[in-house]
Parts: sequence; structure tokens; C-alpha cells
Amino acid sequence: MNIIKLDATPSTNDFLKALLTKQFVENFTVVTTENQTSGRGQMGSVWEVESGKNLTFSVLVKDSLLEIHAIFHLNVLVAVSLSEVLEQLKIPYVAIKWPNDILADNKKISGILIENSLKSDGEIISVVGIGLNVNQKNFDNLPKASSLSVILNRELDKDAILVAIVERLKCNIALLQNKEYDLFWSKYSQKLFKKGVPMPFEDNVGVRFMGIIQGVTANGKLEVMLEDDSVKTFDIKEIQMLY
Ligand SMILES: Nc1ncnc2c1ncn2[C@@H]1O[C@H](COP(=O)(O)OP(=O)(O)OP(=O)(O)O)[C@@H](O)[C@H]1O
Ligand SMILES: O=C(O)CCCC[C@@H]1SC[C@@H]2NC(=O)N[C@@H]21
Repeated sequence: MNIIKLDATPSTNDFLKALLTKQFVENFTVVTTENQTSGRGQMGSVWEVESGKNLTFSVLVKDSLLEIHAIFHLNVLVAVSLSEVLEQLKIPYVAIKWPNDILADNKKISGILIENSLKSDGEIISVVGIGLNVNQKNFDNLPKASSLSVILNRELDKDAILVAIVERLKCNIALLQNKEYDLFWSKYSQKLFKKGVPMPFEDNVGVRFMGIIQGVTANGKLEVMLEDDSVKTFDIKEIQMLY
């Protein structure tokens, strides 16, 4: 496995994207750091971790997606791969919070940030960034966060978990290339946080409403049944779950 280990860097996603502009980078190259100083989340949020305790890494995935309109397949596959590794580690109550947060026991333990670019020859290059809280114990600034070590009450070997995740990703991407989409979608759907449960939401103009998550569309929108029984789809900018 080609792993680039950095003592510190602002963001492993940014490091890998910059490397791609300078040289050939092998598929599944991993960039990992002990101290990510400006970690980015989705929609401009910040990914904050204590230095030296967690996994913050990015994996290069070349052309995993067969068609540009099927871009959400990779999100599904990465979230499912992470949840499979966590289940092997005996983490209880693993759930996927749409679009791609991983929760354990209702707390966020991992976030995924996938950044895609389309080359002139049609090849899609994806930088798959993963933050996984491993041995951090204190989340005073993040009341909805937790880590593997808080949950299991022991220290874990970060490097072994990193290798397990990348191996699982490789293996699952090979299945995706055989068009085994349904396998991952059904696992994603089974693990979808709050599916089928009435819960409050807020839209992008601050209006609150009750709804029931039905599933996720092929292009990654959340399907919610409203109180009048109609089903509406929302993209990430349009809805927030209040849980
Ligand atoms: N190390 C971390 N562990 C868990 N959560 C974190 C960590 N660092 C940042 N976060 C949270 O993740 C959020 C970014 O994730 P995302 O963009 O998916 O937001 P969200 O899921 O809508 O927010 P929330 O997690 O508050 O429900 C940040 O706003 C912050 O609350
Ligand atoms: O929850 C989210 O919104 C996604 C968080 C993604 C964090 C990871 S850590 C490694 C990679 N580098 C970044 O700057 N972000 C991702």
C-alpha cells in the first residue's frame, strides 16, 4: 500500500489534490497525518481533532464511477466500507447519517469528504477524505461527537484500522466496477440513521417541520415523507435534521 505519512498538514485532501497537479499518483495512494491543522468538512464546516490521536487521511480513487451522473455511488460505497470495518471492530449501533457521517450510539465518530474532478479525457478522479475519531477521549467542544476508544473503553491501533479501511475500500470498489450497486445501496439503506422514524427537520429558510426519512435517491437526495403523506426530496443544502 502506498502511504504518504505527514507529521502535519493543513488538510490531507488539499495535500493530495496539490500532489495530483505536480506528478503521477498511483490509484489508492493514501495521505495521512498525525496533525491536520485546517481539516475541512462538508459545506465549509471544520473538522477538528486532537493531534496524534485520530485518523485523518485521504485516498485517491481513480475512475471508480462508471458515469458522472452516478457520482453518489462512491459516497455510498465509502460509508458502507467504513461501517463494515467498524462492525468488525465490534462497535455497536453503527449508523450512516445522510449523506455520509458515521454515527455510533447516536454520536458522530467519522465524517467523509469526497472531492471529485473530471479530467479532459472523461476520467473522474476522486479524493476520498476520511476523519475517524480513534483514541481521542475529550470532546468538550463537540457534544455530538465520540470516538472508538470512548465507545470500547480501550486504546486502538490506528495504523491497523487505516490499513483495514483502505483494503475494504479497494475490495468494495472492485465490486462496484462489476456494477454491484444494489449490494451497497441496500447496506446503506439498512444502516440509514432515523429511517422510518418521525423526526423534526429544518429547511434552508429556518422553517421547522416533521417528516419521516424514506431513503436516498440515486443522485444522493434525501427522501422525506411529510405530514400530508407526500414525499419530497432534499439536497444537502436544503435540509437539516434536528436530532
Ligand atoms: N472530530 C469530529 N468528530 C465529530 N464531529 C465533528 C468533528 N469535527 C467536527 N465535527 C462536526 O461535524 C460537522 C461537519 O459535519 P457535517 O457538515 O456533516 O454537519 P452536520 O452533520 O450537519 O452537523 P452535525 O454533525 O452538527 O449534525 C461540524 O460542524 C462539527 O459539528
Ligand atoms: O463530516 C464532514 O463534514 C466531513 C469531514 C471530513 C474530514 C476529513 S479528515 C481527512 C480529510 N481532510 C480534510 O480536510 N477533510 C477530510
